[in-house]
Order: sequence, then C-alpha cells, then structure tokens
Amino acid sequence: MRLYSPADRPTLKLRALRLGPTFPSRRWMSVRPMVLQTGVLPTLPSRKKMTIQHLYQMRQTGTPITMLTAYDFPTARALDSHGVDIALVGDSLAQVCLGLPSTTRLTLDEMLHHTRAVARGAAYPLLVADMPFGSYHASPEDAIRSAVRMVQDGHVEAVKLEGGPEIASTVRRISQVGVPVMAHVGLMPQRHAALSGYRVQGRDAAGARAVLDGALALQDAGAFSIVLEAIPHRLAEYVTARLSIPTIGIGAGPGTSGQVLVWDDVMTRWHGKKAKFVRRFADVGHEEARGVQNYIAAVRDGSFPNSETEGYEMAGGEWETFLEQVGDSGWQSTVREREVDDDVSSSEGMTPPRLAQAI
Ligand SMILES: Nc1nc(=O)c2c([nH]1)NC[C@@H]1CN(c3ccc(C(=O)N[C@@H](CCC(=O)O)C(=O)O)cc3)CN21
Ligand SMILES: CC(C)C(=O)C(=O)O
Repeated sequence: MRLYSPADRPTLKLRALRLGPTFPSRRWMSVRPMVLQTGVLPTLPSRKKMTIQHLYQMRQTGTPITMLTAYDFPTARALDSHGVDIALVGDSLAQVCLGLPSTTRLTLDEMLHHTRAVARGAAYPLLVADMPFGSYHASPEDAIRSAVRMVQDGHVEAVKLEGGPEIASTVRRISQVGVPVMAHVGLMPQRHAALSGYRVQGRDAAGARAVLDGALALQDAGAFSIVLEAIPHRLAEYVTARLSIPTIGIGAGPGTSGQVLVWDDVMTRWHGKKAKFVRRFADVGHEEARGVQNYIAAVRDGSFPNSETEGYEMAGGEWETFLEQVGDSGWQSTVREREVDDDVSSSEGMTPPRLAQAI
C-alpha cells in the first residue's frame, strides 16, 4: 500500500506562491515588519506551510527540494526565515551538537528535547526528525510508541528511519498510524560499527541492486520520501527516476529530487572529519573564533564593559547617600586607574583584575 502517491495530488502551481523576494514568517510578523523602503505594505501572499503535497509538486515540476538539519531554536528560525523546505532534526545532533562519538548513543528523550526547540522556530519548513537508534527496532509496537512520542512530545510532523527492506514492515505500521515516514538508505550512520565505518554504498552491481530494492520496498511500505546517502550519482539518479516519491540526496549527486546537508558542515562549525560530499557555504567557525578572541582581549584589557555606554547609573545623589550609610564616604573607585594600568592584568596572569585589587 502506498499512502502518499504523487499521482493522487492536484497539480496546483504553488511554487509561484511560495517563492518571492522575502519569506515573511507568520509567527514572528510582529518583530519583522513588512514595510518596504517606500513605506508601502508589500502585496506578497503569506507563505504556505510546507506540506508533503507541496514536496510532491516540487518533485513533479523539477524544483529541487532543500533540507538542512537544525538542532535548536535559533537555527530553526534561520531555516524558517530563508525558506528552507524541510528542517531535519538529524541524529547527527549526537556528534555535532552533544559531542557524543556516534549517533547510536543518542536517546529518544535527548532527541525530543531538541525537536521541541526546533518546532518552536520552524513554522514554514516541514519538520522531520530521526528516530534514534534502538527506538524502532525491538518490535513494530515499540516503533509505533516511539513514533507517537516523536509527534506528541517532540512536536514533529514526520519521522526518518534508517534501513532497507528489513524495516519495511515497521515503516508500513508507522505510516498506517498516520505518522509520515521518510526512509533513509545507502550509507546508514546508525550502522557504522556493523559496516566498519562510514562507507559509500552501492558501488558494485550487487550493492546498487540492494539500494534500489530497499528504496522500492520502502516506497511500497508507505514512505513519503527517501534519503539517499553516499551512493554513486548515477545510481541515485536512477533510483530517483524509478521511484514516484521525492528523493533527498546527501553525497548522492545532483540527480535526486532535493539535497540535505548538516548545518554545522554548511556553516563550518564542525571540526571533525569532513566527508567528501560536504561543501562549506559559510565560515561561521572563523567568525566565532574571532568573537571569542576579541571578547577575551577586551575583558583582559579593561575596554569591556564601558561603564557609560554599557552600564547603569544611580539616581542623583543616591551614591553619596549610600556611601554615608555604609560609613565609607571616602571610598574611591579604582576602575579608571585599572584601565590605564597594564601591570595589573599582565603581572597577575590569569587573575581577574578586580579580584587582584580586592586581595
Ligand atoms: N558533521 C556531520 N556531517 C554528516 O554528514 C554526518 C554526521 N556529522 N554525523 C552522522 C552522519 C555520519 N556521516 C558521515 C560521516 C563520515 C563520512 C565519510 O567520511 N565518508 C567517506 C567515504 C569513504 C568511502 O567509503 O570511500 C568520505 O571520504 O566522504 C560520511 C558520512 C553523515 N552524517
Ligand atoms: C545527514 C542527515 C541525512 C542525517 O541523517 C543526520 O543529520 O543525522
């Protein structure tokens, strides 16, 4: 049984409605006024929430689908503001966000904590999250319970499961309950130990057939879309053509219905091994390093904070009254002296100047 067939869907030209010079967010309209330079309210239609039906239309019209991972509220806001189609709370969160050695260490509760944060920020994108390793394997009943928790406690709209034909019955059951399932074949990071590492899949004819058979079985089981990870580009293009559901590639070439990358890879914030398929679209890591170094330098040299522009004054006369009341009328501030006295911070090494002065 196929639950979502593109053939069932009306062919509305929704793309034109969705694309425009800006992507005003419905939820944060109040903090993002839609007033153009002319002072006139733009006549842009409000953005539609991304749905599975829209994804099918994009596949049909050949509009590449964009998906990025998000693990927290501000990232979700960024995806939302700029019109990324699918927000994926990937279990890569284990590594890039929580510092765990593998996605297999991530628990369902940890995942839910992050999906809720992303759900608060991602109004426009379809919200999909990985079912963590172990949360869908013990039995179909167990898988359904976990999927329902993902929706009820995690506020996701769809779940993603790694696996081939062996998980087709699980995908079918979860889909039948009404939780849309995105499948994931090819390189399956949750199986990195069993596969002796993160290896490209489907490189020989037998491997390619296994990928195709898995994808067809998962589509048949009701998956609404499928991630193809680290497979040869010819194979990904062929699988995409054989399927009627949209494929989302990562390390699978340009012949898929869409692309996905990990946020921290795109932004250059992840300093672990860089997979061949990663392209860095911005260098946030460099900016972060600059920010931390500048902050440390400014605190150490006393230029931050500035008491006039970054501090608070007392009401007139109250300071003198206060000093009288505490019997310390002769008290003198040393802040100005410290600002010009290099010796305090340099000779004391790591000791904060204010503390050094108090001792
Ligand atoms: N930062 C990050 N980006 C990811 O894409 C990602 C994660 N983390 N964590 C979870 C999984 C793990 N992934 C990975 C990790 C490493 C390779 C990798 O190094 N692949 C080799 C292929 C080697 C081969 O078989 O020839 C490569 O050189 O690209 C691929 C996917 C994808 N996911
Ligand atoms: C890279 C994507 C497809 C993923 O599964 C993840 O982020 O965990």
